[in-house]
Amino acid sequence: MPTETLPLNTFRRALYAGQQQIGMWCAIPSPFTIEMLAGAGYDWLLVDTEHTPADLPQIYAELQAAAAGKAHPVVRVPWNDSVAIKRFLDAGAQSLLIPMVQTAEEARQAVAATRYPPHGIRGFAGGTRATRFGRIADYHQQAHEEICVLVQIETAAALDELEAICAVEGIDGVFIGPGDLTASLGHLGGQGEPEMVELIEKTLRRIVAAGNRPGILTPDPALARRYIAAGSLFTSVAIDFHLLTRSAETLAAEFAAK
Ligand SMILES: O=C(O)C(=O)C[C@H](O)[C@@H](O)CO
Repeated sequence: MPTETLPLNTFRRALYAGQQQIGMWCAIPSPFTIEMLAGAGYDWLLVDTEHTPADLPQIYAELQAAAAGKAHPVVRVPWNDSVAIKRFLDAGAQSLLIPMVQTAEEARQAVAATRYPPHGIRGFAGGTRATRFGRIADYHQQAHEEICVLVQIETAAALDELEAICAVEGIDGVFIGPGDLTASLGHLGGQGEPEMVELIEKTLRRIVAAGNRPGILTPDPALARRYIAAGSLFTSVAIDFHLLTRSAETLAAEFAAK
C-alpha cells in the first residue's frame, strides 16, 4: 500500500541552485561515527566503499544512521559497475560518487546504471529500502528525479575528455580525485605541490565553463578556500580518520613531551 513519498534529494537541488555544499569524508566504517558526524553541521557526508572495508550491510546501517541527522549521505561505490550501483541504490542511497570515470561513454554507462528501462539498465526490485519496502508510490517512475550521479575525474585520460564527460546528460557533478589525478600525472603524493594545485584550479574552472558542477576533497583549509574560489561547489574539507588520528597523536605527544 503506497503511503510514503519519494524523499527529496536536497543535496542535488542545492548543487543546481549553486549553493556551496561543505562535506566530510567518512572512511571509518561505522554507523556510530556517521550518526555523530551527520549532526555536526556538514551539508554532506561522503561514505566511502572504494578504499574502506565497508560493504553492503555496513552501508545499510550507515544510511540508517545518517537518516537521523541533517547531512546528506553520498556513497562512493567501489567502481563504475552497474551491479554495485544497483545494490547501493536499492539500499536507499540517492547520491553516488563513481570513481575513475575516464570517458564520456563511461559516464553514460554510470548514468544508465541509475535509470530503469527504457532510460537505462537498472534492475527492477519492489521491496527495497529505497522504495521504503514498497510504500513509496511510483518509486520506479520517479526515482531518477532524486538520484544524483557524481563522477570522479582522476587520470590524465579523463582530463583530455573533461568537456565531453561534463556534457553527458545525467551527470550532476564532476569531482576531482586529487590523489589519483596527481599520481596519474607523475606526481604521486604531490597534491599540495604548487603546479598540481594550479592544475586542479584550472580543472575546476574548466568544469564550470563546461556547464557542470565541480567538487573536490582536501583536508587543508587554505586549499579548500582556493578550490571554492575556483568554483568547487561540493567541497569535502575534512576526513574523519584524519581528524581523529592527528588530534589523538597531538595530544599524546603533548603529554609524552612533559
Ligand atoms: O584521488 C583521490 O584523492 C580520491 O579519490 C580521494 C581518496 O580516495 C580518499 O581516500 C582521500 O584520501
